[in-house]
Amino acid sequence: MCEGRENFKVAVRVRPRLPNEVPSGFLQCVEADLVHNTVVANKPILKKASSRIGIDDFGEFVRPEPSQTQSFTYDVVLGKDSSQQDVFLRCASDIVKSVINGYNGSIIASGQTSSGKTYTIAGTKEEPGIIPRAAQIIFSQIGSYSNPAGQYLVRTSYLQIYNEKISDLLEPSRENLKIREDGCGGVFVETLSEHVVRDAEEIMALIKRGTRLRATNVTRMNKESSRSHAVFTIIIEHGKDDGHGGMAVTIGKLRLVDLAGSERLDVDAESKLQEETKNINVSLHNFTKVVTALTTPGVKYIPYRDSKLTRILQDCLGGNCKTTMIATIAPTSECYIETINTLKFAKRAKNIRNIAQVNEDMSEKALISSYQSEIKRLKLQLQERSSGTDIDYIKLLQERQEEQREKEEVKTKLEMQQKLADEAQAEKTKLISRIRELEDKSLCGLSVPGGASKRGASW
Ligand SMILES: Nc1ncnc2c1ncn2[C@@H]1O[C@H](COP(=O)(O)OP(=O)(O)OP(=O)(O)O)[C@@H](O)[C@H]1O
Repeated sequence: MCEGRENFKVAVRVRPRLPNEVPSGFLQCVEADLVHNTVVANKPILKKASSRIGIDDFGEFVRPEPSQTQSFTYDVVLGKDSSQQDVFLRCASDIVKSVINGYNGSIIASGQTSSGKTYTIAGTKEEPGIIPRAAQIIFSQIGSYSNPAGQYLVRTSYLQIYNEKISDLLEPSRENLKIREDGCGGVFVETLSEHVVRDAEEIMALIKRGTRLRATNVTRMNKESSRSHAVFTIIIEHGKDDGHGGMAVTIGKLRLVDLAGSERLDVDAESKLQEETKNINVSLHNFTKVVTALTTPGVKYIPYRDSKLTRILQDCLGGNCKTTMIATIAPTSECYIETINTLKFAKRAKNIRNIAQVNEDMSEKALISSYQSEIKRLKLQLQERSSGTDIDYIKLLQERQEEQREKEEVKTKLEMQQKLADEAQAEKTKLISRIRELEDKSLCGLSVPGGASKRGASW
């Protein structure tokens, strides 16, 4: 069992300015110090008085006084030049390896809209994120299903929580799914589909399929903003010979979570977008409440049940799981208020303590065990069938031989009869021709020795 700080880590990733942000003249209001894992936030000061901080105000900011900077330290800090591979190695790789060994693990990306959560968790085709890298590592480590170290079975599911309703991103007809208690202190999503996968490509195909269904919308900040929380789960079952003719099974569960982004309500936006934003903010508020309760000394009641998101992520937050929360931030002055909120939230989350233990003795819950019993049953059936086929075959062979023998006997008999018939026919033909010959001779008036001819006698 691993206890304490090391099971809940907090990373902050500061994304680079996007092409549309660079020419605007927005000052970069955060600096990432990768050596000391520190982020420094500089409060933007408007040179001229202005009613709002926004895109129209670019170029109006000046550098803040030192008193207006705040510094935050985390377990990991990643900056604008950090590659997707750096992020994977520093935030995810150890967790993925632990999951292969039977632990629960989770990587949760949270932060303001357009700060880089989806980029971090899923990435792009050119710059793959944590999910495709995790898939590669998993399958390269477990090698094949009949690895000498035992057998592995990998299954996945993909859900979204949109407007406080859970839907299955891999079975679109399954909507408004319910969360149920599993009787062991955990929860599960009823009728959520699970898909067995055999390689990283199959995982990517499922991700592609599910992500197409994920709710997105065009917002002020992001032309493809995720409007739902998405949870992609990879379950790794590992079965080994237990030395007593059975199978010892561990089950590791990896949850990769891309939260919807927090944002200020845009009162000019259409009502659907406003409704989505309100729901996102309520659900993120509940997420914050759980983190606050977990990190406030003396608080016993943790309000997991206040939202579907926190109920589903209960294990990851203060439970049996190795978690890394990656708080993503946008670097520009326009986002300063949200950035400070994210940095403070991430600092608080650093105090969460998880206890992680290997999920052993899981053979009853494991699909691999039921597959094993099914394979055993089918093999037995096949054996019975095979021995049944041998008996039938011998019998069939004997019957065939008998039939063949009878056929040959009949054939010989028929040939004999035919021969006799032919001989009789030949004899008959011979007799007929002899009679005709004799009759012809009679008609020609052949004198009968010692008397008158018959014809002559009649004249
Ligand atoms: N580290 C990065 N390097 C390069 N581009 C990035 C980085 N992070 C994010 N981006 C780009 O920034 C834009 C917004 O990122 P992304 O969609 O991941 O944000 P998000 O936090 O998931 O937003 P939302 O909450 O609205 O869904 C995208 O165009 C993405 O490609």
